[in-house]
Amino acid sequence: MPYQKGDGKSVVIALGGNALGNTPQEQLDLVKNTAKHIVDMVGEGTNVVVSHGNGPQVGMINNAFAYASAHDGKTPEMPFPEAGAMSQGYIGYQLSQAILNDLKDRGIMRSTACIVTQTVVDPDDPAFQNPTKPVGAFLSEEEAKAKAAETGWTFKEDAGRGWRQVVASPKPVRIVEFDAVKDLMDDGYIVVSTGGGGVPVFEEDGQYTGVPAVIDKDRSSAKLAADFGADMLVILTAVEKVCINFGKPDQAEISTMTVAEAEEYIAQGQFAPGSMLPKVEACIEFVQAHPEGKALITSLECAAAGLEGKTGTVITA
Ligand SMILES: Nc1ncnc2c1ncn2[C@@H]1O[C@H](COP(=O)(O)OP(=O)(O)O)[C@@H](O)[C@H]1O
Ligand SMILES: NC(=O)OP(=O)(O)O
Repeated sequence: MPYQKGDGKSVVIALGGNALGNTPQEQLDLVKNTAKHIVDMVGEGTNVVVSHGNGPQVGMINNAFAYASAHDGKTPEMPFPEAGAMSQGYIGYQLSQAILNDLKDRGIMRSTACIVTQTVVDPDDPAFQNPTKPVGAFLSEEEAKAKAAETGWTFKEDAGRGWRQVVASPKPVRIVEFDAVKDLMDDGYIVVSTGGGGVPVFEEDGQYTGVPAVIDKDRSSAKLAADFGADMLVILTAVEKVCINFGKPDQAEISTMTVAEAEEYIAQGQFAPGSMLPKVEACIEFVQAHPEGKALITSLECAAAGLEGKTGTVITA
C-alpha cells in the first residue's frame, strides 16, 4: 500500500558510530534509541533517508572470516566488498526493524525500506595508494603489529584511541541505486541506504565490480543529499556542536559557518583529520553542490532540535 509521505523537509541523515556501537549486542541496544530520534523527526513530517557508518562492523566481519579460515581451513575468507554488503544488511535490518517498531508504537502510517547500495569510485583515486579508513576493533600497538605480521594488513594509530586496521577510502562518484532510493522516498518510505558509504565498485565497460575499500559515509551521504536536492544533510555524531580549539581550555562552540568560514577553520587545522574534518568537508561538498540546502552537524539526542534550528552547527553556502 502507498504509505503517507511527510509534508515537511527532505533530509539525509548520516549516523555516526555512537548511534550503532561496536558489537552486535551493543548495536541492538543502541539502535532502539537511534530509531526513537529518527522517528521524532519523521513525526514532524520529515522525509528521511538514513545512512550509517560501518567501520567497526565491516572490519569485524572481514576479520572473523579470516580468523576462522586460518584456524579451521574450511571457512572461506570474506572479501571486503562482500563484508561491506553484509554490514549494510545487518545494520540495515536492525535499524529498519527498530524504526518500524517505533513507528507502529506511535501509530505513524509510514514504513521502512532497506537497500544494499553500491557506490562507484574512480580506479585512479589516489586514496588507493594511501589507506586511511580505520576499520574493525581497536588493538594495542603490540596486538596490531602481531596481526600485521600474520595477515599483511596495514594498521595505524587512530587519534590517540588505539591501533586499527586501515583500508583505502576513495571518494564516492555515483550512488548506483540512487533512482530506487529516490522512488522509495517519494513513495513515503523511510529508506535506509548507502550504509558504510555504499559498497565501493568500479564501473568498467558497463559492468560493476566490488573493490576492497571502505568509503566515508559522510561523503556518500553528502553526494546522496546533493543528488536529491535535499533540504538538509544531517550528520549525527557524539558532539552537539562543532568547536574551535576542541579539547582546549578556550574551546568554543560554532553555531553557524559559511563555506568560506569553514575553509578558514580547516586551514587553521581546527578539525581533526580522522574525525571532524571529513564531516565538515562533506557539509561543504553538499552546500556547494546544492546551495539552497543546509548541512547540520549535531548529536543524535539533539537531532530533532537541530532540525528546528535550535542547536547544532549549521553550514551554509
Ligand atoms: N573541532 C572539533 N569539534 C568537535 N568535535 C571534534 C573536533 N575535532 C575532533 N572532534 C571529534 O570528532 C568526533 C566525531 O568524529 P568520529 O568519532 O570519527 O565520528 P562518527 O560519529 O562518525 O564515528 C567528535 O565526537 C569529537 O570527539
Ligand atoms: N564507512 C564509514 O564511514 O564508517 P565509519 O563512520 O564507521 O568510519
